[in-house]
Amino acid sequence: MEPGEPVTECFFFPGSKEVFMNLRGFPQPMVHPSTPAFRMAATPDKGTALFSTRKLKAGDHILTERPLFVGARGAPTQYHANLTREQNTQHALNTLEQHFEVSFKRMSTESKAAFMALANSHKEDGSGPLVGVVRTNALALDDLRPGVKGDIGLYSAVCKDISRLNHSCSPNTSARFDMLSFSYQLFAVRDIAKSEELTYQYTPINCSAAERNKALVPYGFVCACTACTNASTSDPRRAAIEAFRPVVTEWVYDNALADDWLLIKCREHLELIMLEGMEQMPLHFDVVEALMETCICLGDAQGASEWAAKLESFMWEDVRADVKTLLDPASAAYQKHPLWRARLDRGPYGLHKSFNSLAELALKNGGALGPWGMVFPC
Ligand SMILES: C[S@@+](CC[C@H](N)C(=O)[O-])C[C@H]1O[C@@H](n2cnc3c(N)ncnc32)[C@H](O)[C@@H]1O
Repeated sequence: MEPGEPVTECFFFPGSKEVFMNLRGFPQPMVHPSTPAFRMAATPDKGTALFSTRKLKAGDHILTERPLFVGARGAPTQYHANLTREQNTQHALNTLEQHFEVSFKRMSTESKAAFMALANSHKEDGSGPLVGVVRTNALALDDLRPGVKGDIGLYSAVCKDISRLNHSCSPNTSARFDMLSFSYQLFAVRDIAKSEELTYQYTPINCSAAERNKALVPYGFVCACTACTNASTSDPRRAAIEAFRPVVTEWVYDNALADDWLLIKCREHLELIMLEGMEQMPLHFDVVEALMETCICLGDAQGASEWAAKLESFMWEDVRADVKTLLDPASAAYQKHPLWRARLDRGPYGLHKSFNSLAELALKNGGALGPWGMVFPC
């Protein structure tokens, strides 16, 4: 850690600390954006919020922050058969509060003040003051699971600045946790105007406005974003977005589908995702990746390289190294790509060249072609 870098107080289960401590290269210094791109200010109706201080492009780095606190989402507590469900829940909340108190006591005076200055929408539900702040402000941190199943390794991270982001069902930012520097990096997921409010997604947004607002009840507000106020337009669009998953290999060997079928479907989908402001969804990445791969299947290196460049701007996702090799349309990586010209080179059975000769052989020997070009014995 660099001298003077912020410290995170953690409440971990055994094994979680080793997940990052044993990473090659840990720890790395935090990487900050070249120019700070946010400011904190009060709003008339949503408490404190973050705003952009300059025009941002999709993928621009807004801020880097190490959490004030990371705590397990639940502490192991004994279930008492002689207590009611409510009493057992209260017991679990009290136990968690006691665990969090240990970490809180270790925080610096500044960190304690920043933590306690955060909003708390859980004052009336039996949560203690620390658990209340965590439940209102936490970002999910699920990558510290020490190879176990269940809830162990699911964590909540509370930040001084990122936790000030208000919710939107069409959020314009997304955060990525960098394990090596133990910090969150916040990115713009689409172009953002100067002084526009920066927003984040608290709950799943690929569902109806009614479902989203049910999930937001614990935060103590009713969402008034455009998608919620125009639910009759937005809900069917979000349902259509959810209904489609691009599977390149299904299209590539299916002779019944036109050569441009997947390109058209993905472009329509991309438009819907942008109309709904759902750019931070992993599906957005999947659709752009499918567009890149569709171009590769069609032998269009120029088109593929343009989609590869778009994928590169998805800073909030883990962009695979092979995408970088596809940025140059003249790159040799194209000819070596397993999908290169796959759609053009498929034969009469909807299979790739090499498999077509196998199919011929199988048919000659009395086999039949199954629905996806697999050869099944009769
Ligand atoms: C994580 S905090 C966000 C920062 C908070 N506004 C503050 O003043 O510190 C979550 C709380 O902010 C408020 N909030 C967040 N998004 C909101 C929204 N879209 N509309 C109204 N209130 C919102 C709610 O009170 C919620 O419990």
